[in-house]
Amino acid sequence: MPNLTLILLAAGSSTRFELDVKKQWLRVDHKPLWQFVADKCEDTKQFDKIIITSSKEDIEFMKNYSDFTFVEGGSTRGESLQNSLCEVTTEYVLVSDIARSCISKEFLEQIISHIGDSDCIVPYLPVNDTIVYEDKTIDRDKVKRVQTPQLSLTSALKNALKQPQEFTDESSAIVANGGSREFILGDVNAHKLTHLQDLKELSCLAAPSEDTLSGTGFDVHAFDNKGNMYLGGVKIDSEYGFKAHSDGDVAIHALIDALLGAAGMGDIGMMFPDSDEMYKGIDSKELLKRVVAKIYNFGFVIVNVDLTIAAEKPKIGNYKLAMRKILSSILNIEPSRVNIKATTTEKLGFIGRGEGVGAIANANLKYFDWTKI
Ligand SMILES: Nc1ccn([C@@H]2O[C@H](COP(=O)(O)O)[C@@H](O)[C@H]2O)c(=O)n1
Ligand SMILES: C[C@@]1(CO)OP(=O)(O)OP(=O)(O)OC[C@H]1O
Repeated sequence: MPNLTLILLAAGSSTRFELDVKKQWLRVDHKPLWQFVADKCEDTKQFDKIIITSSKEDIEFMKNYSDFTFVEGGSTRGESLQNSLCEVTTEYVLVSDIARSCISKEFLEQIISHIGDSDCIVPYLPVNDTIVYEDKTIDRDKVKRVQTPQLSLTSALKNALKQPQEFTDESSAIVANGGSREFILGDVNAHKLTHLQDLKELSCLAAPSEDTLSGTGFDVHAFDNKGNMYLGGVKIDSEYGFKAHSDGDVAIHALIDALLGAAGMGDIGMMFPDSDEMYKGIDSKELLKRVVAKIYNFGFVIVNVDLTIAAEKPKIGNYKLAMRKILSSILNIEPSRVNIKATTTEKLGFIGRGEGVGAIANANLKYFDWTKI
């Protein structure tokens, strides 16, 4: 096996992808796209190490899926690459973009077979269209559409990236720094997923699983004889509030845990520690908005939620419709998909003694189905 590390760049913010979901979180059956690509590369057994470069927020979630080496990316592709190269100790490094999701094992092996032939091995595709550059038609036989993965001598690439200018691929940096480059014929399946319509070019991707993912949340808060009471995102007419770090909306907290549970994203305290001054007195609707944004970014859609509030007081019957409206608006689903229930505990336990309120929630998610765009 060659002395080789793979870097998969996945720190992009998908700005050109025009959807709530980040493209690296589109599902292929059950797998996020980044894991589908990384697992395929791992199966070639060609790499001493596989490094995935992503945003800090994504990495925390990615670690739930696999134990690849994750490196926090930078604000540009070049910065992300430099951050990753700090973890590379092998003589050679293969750099690819997660967005080139249909690269085949054979293509990877073909590139690797040229290891050592030059400072950088660069796949390219010829051009079949007429090329006009600054209003002048140029010789298209001299034009190359450069692809990744590119195989570099690690030392040559590290030195090349010390140059001040930004490069869009490794070989351009290496050649600008006096290094050598060998072009080899590329592969149409190395097409890069940039815009929505590119999905049609990526025939290797299976549709997302149609499974429903379910989660449950539970929370309790004691009454506090000061402050306002909020439940289900609605201000309740009451002479007391809840003992809490935030506004104490126990119903929303249970709902957040149900959503995070369904998505496999941990729990509310992991996202919003009650030791963090940033969340002191915070409106729990704001916490819910942040969770919903993550849910959609990570490739889920919300099917429905069901909430039960257990309380001797206050009676919430008159607030249910308002709760349903505000929560459905934040969740971005129809009000009919948000069910609110209430119950007493027949004077039993702490709830029955009027010491506080409990809430339990269920949430159902599905994967965003990109095949139906
Ligand atoms: N044994 C526990 C209990 C709680 N946590 C974390 O704290 C967060 C807040 O818990 P509350 O009981 O105040 O709702 C919770 O979301 C957990 O993240 C814990 O780690 N261990
Ligand atoms: C909501 C958060 C915000 O810090 O704090 P609390 O308002 O105390 O609510 P709790 O459910 O006890 O803990 C979850 C925390 O995330």
